[in-house]
Amino acid sequence: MAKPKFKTVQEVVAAGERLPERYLYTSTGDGEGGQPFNGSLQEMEITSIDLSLLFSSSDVGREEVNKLHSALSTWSVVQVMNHGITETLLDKVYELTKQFFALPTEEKQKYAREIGSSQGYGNDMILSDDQVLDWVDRLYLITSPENQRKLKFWPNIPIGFRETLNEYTMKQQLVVEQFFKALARSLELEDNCFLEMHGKNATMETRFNMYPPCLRPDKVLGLKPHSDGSAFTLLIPDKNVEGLQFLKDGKWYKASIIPHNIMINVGDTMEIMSNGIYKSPVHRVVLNREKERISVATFCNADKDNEIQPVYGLVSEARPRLYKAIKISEKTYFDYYQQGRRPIEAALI
Ligand SMILES: O=C(O)CCC(=O)C(=O)O
Ligand SMILES: [Fe+2]
Repeated sequence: MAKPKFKTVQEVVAAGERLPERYLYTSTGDGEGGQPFNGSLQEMEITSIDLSLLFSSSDVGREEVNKLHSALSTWSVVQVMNHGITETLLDKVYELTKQFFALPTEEKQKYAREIGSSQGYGNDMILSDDQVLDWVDRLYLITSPENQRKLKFWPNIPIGFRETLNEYTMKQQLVVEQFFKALARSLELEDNCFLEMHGKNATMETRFNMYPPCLRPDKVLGLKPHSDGSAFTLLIPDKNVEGLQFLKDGKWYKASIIPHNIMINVGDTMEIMSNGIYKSPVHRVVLNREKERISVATFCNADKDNEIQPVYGLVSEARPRLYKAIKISEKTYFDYYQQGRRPIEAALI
């Protein structure tokens, strides 16, 4: 299989060349609120949810479910604690990611993605000549179900990467199942209703992001504004370097980080299934002049053969159906993404 010819951002930096035009936005800010990418922003308080309380039938449990509902209907993102994944494991995933990206180029290129496939190591996918490129290198792997893993893209070095990713995936699966059920509860639906539509062959896809330092954080973005195509996304953000921002009512806010909580944001699939009650937030990543930033995002993506639509219990005369039934394909997602558009537009009635 042919590998795409590309220079990763790390290679651009190592070559010490002038910042290539292809990464530059020509106007500062992006029209949305007219705020420069790296200006000082108000911090959004992301509500912390105790996962271990969500299934308790006590008053405390019901309160936690209400808290989840209110946080997701306003900000579309929460930080989850008591999720059953140890701090040691989370730190290990982060450290191994850092170590992978610190390897020599030749070593990382062994896992380079092939043309037409998103799995593997590489830079931003280039779909058109006028696309402004994201300042991020990434390793993208399908981690679940096991029979969809492509192990040739799973790094052998740093030692322990594969085992740790496997362990992290197993632990995340438990969180994902509970979170789907909690979302259903928060909307007074039967526990399995989202899980069933999401499907038995739903995937978990983990993206390891590395944003190298950038001399023009005012003109270059780590990730352009986008919403995730997933039902929801589990994120380990960098504990030390900020960069993630969310758009709300035309204004950008920087995300507050609580170390060792897992951040979970709603994705397009859940926006459709919940008939627009839980919105998929637009977010972006800005850069730092001196420091690199690492993050690990796991997308919970629906079975590609399943039609996604608003679940029965959330459509009524008072709340008419907002979205058609659609299949969410990777190709449509990236086409829209690179044009700075949201694939969910295609589902609107
Ligand atoms: O790096 C981050 O904090 C966010 C990553 C993200 O939004 C993504 O990978 O879709
Ligand atoms: Fe994202």
